[in-house]
Amino acid sequence: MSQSPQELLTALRAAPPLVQCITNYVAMNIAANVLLAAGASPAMVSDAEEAGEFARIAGALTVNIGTLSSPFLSGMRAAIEGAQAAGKPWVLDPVACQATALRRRTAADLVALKPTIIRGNASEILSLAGEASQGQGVDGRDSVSLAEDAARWLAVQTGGVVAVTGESDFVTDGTRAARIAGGSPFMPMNTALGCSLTGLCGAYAAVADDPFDATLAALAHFAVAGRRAHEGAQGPGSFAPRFLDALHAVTPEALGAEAEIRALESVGA
Ligand SMILES: Nc1ncnc2c1ncn2[C@@H]1O[C@H](COP(=O)(O)OP(=O)(O)OP(=O)(O)O)[C@@H](O)[C@H]1O
Ligand SMILES: Cc1ncsc1CCO
Ligand SMILES: [Mg+2]
Repeated sequence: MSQSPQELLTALRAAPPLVQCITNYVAMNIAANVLLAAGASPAMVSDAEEAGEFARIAGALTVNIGTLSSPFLSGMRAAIEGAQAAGKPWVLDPVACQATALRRRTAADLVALKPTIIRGNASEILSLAGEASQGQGVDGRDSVSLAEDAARWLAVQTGGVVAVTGESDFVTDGTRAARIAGGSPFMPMNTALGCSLTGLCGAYAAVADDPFDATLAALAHFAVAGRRAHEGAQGPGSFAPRFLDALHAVTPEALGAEAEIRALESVGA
């Protein structure tokens, strides 16, 4: 039985999950505030000496290569090992993985560890699947529709869920797929909202039975809050506080009513 975004937000707010976020320096504060506003409990714990131990007690782990360095990478590996040993879900955000040899290699190594969920922009997902990418650094420059086949392929390779975000979002586990509409054009003008969404995917994965349902709920929560925050915003600056307020104000019932999720035909069903 699948769990709806409404049910999952109810569960999240009833028992805020502890989410270990190994994320970049740009995202640390923003992502923590996004998770708190949505109803989760973030902790930015990344050093290899404690990251594996922490992953065992957290509800989920998220790993983001935005400001990649050797210490970060050691922490990621320790944390992933801890999460897997404890049977906890983990989410990969392959920031700018098309940009340099180090990022391509690191992202491929992390994908080989079979993340429960991968969340990236279209340029990143295309690159992970070995296809040409127009990404410019951390910014996506490809359309989500162009990356849908790459996402399906990647989901089959990993046995996990892949989410491609942009003007409208796409989620697949290789069999099921859905598109999520909403959000705001001010979102890509606010740095690290994608990184924050990766954290929220972890929060929902911690409370959900199925990571596909968790990903849909996280993306729908962002899409609904983004659309609400857009009303009355004058630009990216005034959008930002409205977005945090909206993440907090959205009730499970409103999420159920306002989410625009369109299920696509299952492949091979
Ligand atoms: N043009 C747009 N219109 C509406 N929503 C958008 C648009 N672009 C992005 N979003 C939303 O913004 C959020 C972040 O997605 P995005 O694809 O920008 O992540 P990203 O490129 O990884 O960001 P970052 O690396 O800066 O964290 C998602 O919820 C997505 O749906
Ligand atoms: C701007 C930026 N640079 C490295 S990570 C990051 C945050 C958005 O991905
Ligand atoms: Mg990103």
